[in-house]
Amino acid sequence: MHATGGRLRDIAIALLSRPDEIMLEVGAGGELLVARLRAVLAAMLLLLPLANALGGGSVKETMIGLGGALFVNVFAQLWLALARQRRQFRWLPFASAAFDVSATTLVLIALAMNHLPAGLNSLIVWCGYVLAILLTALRSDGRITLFAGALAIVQYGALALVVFALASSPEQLLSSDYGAVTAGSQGQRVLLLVMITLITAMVVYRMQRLIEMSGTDGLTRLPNRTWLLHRIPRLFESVRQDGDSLTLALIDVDHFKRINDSHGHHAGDRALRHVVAVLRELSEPGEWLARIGGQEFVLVLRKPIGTAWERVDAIRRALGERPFEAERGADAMPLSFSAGLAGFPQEGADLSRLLRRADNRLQQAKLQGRNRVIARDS
Ligand SMILES: Nc1nc2c(ncn2[C@@H]2O[C@H](COP(=O)(O)OP(=O)(O)OP(=O)(O)O)[C@@H](O)[C@H]2O)c(=O)[nH]1
Repeated sequence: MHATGGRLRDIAIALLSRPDEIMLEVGAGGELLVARLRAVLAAMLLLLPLANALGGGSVKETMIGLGGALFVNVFAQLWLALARQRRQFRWLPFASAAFDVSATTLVLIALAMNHLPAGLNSLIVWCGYVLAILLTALRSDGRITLFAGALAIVQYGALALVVFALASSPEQLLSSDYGAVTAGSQGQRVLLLVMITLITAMVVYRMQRLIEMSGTDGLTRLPNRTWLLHRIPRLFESVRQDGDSLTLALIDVDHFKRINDSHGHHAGDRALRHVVAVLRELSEPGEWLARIGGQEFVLVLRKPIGTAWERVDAIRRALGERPFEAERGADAMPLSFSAGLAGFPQEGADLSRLLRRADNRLQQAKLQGRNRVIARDS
């Protein structure tokens, strides 16, 4: 019971927190997808007043329908244009989700003004809330789902209270087309909105965990290459804006195959974890460490290449002083790594160029006898 409470609290915290960079990137793609879908659906709405006119509907109804459809189309194009500016506006997913929910409420209000029971019992229009909440799952941000759900519940609850207050007699809440509006059925609808919000929030939570897993290396729990690929462009941008320098160190454990060959793969795995523990312990806050291949790691330091060389070389020496015990009782074996460094922006303006430069220097370090850090071409 206690464990379940703790788990639920963790889920709530995860859903209410600002997602990390990768999740925000994925969410921005979802926002664009929702905006495109909204634009298509809005264009289809224009057909409804046409169908109404062809079906013999009144001119007034057709004009109201046309006005509503044009209004929705203008906003749908606006949200689409903003969503194309990927992550320029932090408020965009909240604003567009609020629009989707409020557009549903506005249509229900328009229906209620014409015929009170229609405002609360139109199932088709009420489903607009369900769609608005479900679509927030594509934004991969629990805060947006909870916000949209809460907004739908508040707006629909307020509309129901106003309709009940306006009905001077129970007969006014009876309709041959829409059935009877009762407090019980309205309570059920609010409860359904709560349930749909919670289910959508759980979908977002699971998606976030899957995205997180896809960016994490299973053996060392370090971020992996995918994570680095997604995160580093923003770091480059901020370094460029601040006029700073950054150094990428490509680190490769020396003679790693020998550990596997002489002590087995399992000992090799533990050796990797040992190296990572040392790297983690000695890296400073703000430095990024990722595992990008078998025994290859990237350390990103927000420092010029000279200072970065001193730091990486100090880590290399520290690793040499902490030998690894391959088997219980066996002699501890020294581990070492070689590293090649490359500086941003001088030596490469993107990750692949920096990695190529750092890899050339890493190969030089290997050729020169390993257990060394190289920051310049010889
Ligand atoms: N145990 C274990 N071994 C791995 C893992 N990933 C890669 N390897 C092994 O690491 C070894 C790397 O060998 P090589 O590329 O020849 O490199 P090396 O022996 O470190 O030699 P140098 O890099 O030249 O110093 C291979 O035997 C891979 O099978 C892993 O996750 N666990």
